[in-house]
Amino acid sequence: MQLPDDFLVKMKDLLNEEFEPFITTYNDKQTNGLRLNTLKIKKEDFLNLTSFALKQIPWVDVGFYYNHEERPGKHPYHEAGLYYIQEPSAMAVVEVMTPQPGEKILDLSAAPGGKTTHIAQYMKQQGLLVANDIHPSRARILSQNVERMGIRNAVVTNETPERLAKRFPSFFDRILVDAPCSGEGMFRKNPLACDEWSLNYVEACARRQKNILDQACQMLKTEGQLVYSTCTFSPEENEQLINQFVKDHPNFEIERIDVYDQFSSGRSHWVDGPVKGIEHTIRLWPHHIKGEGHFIAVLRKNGAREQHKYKQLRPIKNKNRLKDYLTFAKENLRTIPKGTFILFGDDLYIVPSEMILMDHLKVIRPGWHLGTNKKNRFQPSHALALSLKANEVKHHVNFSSDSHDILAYLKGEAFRVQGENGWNLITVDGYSLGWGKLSNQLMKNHFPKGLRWMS
Ligand SMILES: C[S@@+](CC[C@H](N)C(=O)[O-])C[C@H]1O[C@@H](n2cnc3c(N)ncnc32)[C@H](O)[C@@H]1O
Repeated sequence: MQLPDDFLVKMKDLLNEEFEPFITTYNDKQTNGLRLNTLKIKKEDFLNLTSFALKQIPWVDVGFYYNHEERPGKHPYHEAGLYYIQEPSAMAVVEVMTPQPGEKILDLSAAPGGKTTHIAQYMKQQGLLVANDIHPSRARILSQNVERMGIRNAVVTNETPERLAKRFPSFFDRILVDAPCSGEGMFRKNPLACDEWSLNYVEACARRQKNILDQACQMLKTEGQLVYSTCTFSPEENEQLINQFVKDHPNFEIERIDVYDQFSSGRSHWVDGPVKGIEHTIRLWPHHIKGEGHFIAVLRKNGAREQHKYKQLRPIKNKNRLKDYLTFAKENLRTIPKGTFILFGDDLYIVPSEMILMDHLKVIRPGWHLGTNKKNRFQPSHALALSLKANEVKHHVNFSSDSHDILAYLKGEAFRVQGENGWNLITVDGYSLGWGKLSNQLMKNHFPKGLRWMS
């Protein structure tokens, strides 16, 4: 592959004798990974179920290398959200972060959602996860991935870091800035990134990253954790940026990270006047591990606790507005989901109880979407289907992943089947895929039109 000349000169100068092993990795194929979604399936259950030839990724218990030819992205299990396709090094970030159930966490530059969906697994549906992306179309894809993975406690926004910082001062326990970067670590995976790259682009990315971090740190509670990551090698976007950040914000310190012994230390000799702990940042190098290039820094905010008043959500008070939902839930679900209900137009959501007022923010998904109020009836959402297990509904129809029926369902076809009239959860090998509505043995297909398989 043709790498930019300036990039080669710079990397040779930085890496010296390490340059040869580094550059040789560009002759290898990119690495492919998938991460199991533990919100839906246990590792041992998936390994019993799947026919994919998987190999363990050493730094992620539920992460696996797969063979590209097997195309797991085109399998019904992918539609069922049993896994997320994610580059193996990218999986290290949330392993380092170790989010906890019940926390308030912000993923500030989150699309398409690799790390958001990984954070959600650690949170086990408890607490608040705000997943944001500045680009509208990318924020929509992020929202779809949150839905596919069956996440109940996420709010998806499409905002600038500045506007979020005004709304959420000192609010979050953890913030992830998986920064937009020059992407040098992904040249093997995405050769188009080479065309965009230049020395000036690296400088521009570093300026943007500084701005994002300056906003992010305002939203973090005292004692909170700020994780910064990139998929690029340039010191300007990594050690130098973090070094300057700590100099500018002396209430932040860099924490030591121990996840996997083949990860390398950040390079203190690539910065002027290294701050304490800069060597605790970590680098993932393609000549040391089976994965692409990545950088991770974990920072802790110190100092006195700040007090802020946040405007509270205004949940539905009038139970009459939940009437159709409750009728649906009693008829179709074994336990009725409860929580803080809000209506966005005719769409009913349960919002994580830790969330504050969302007015005047661009919100794509204000919580767990239950469904839509139609005239005197409630239509359950795809998000509800994908977050339910077969034993949580009264009626379900199961097909095996290699059956013709499952393909017909994913293509949007209606089908004949024996069963109970009304809403049925359609499952693949026991895992939810979407809704169907049965009437006189004909199952009307409610798999969303925009997600249907073409052929
Ligand atoms: C490296 S990608 C994030 C990948 C994502 N965290 C994941 O794991 O799937 C960086 C993201 O930053 C977003 N971005 C670009 N400019 C931004 C800005 N000024 N503030 C916040 N996010 C920005 C991009 O839209 C992009 O989706």
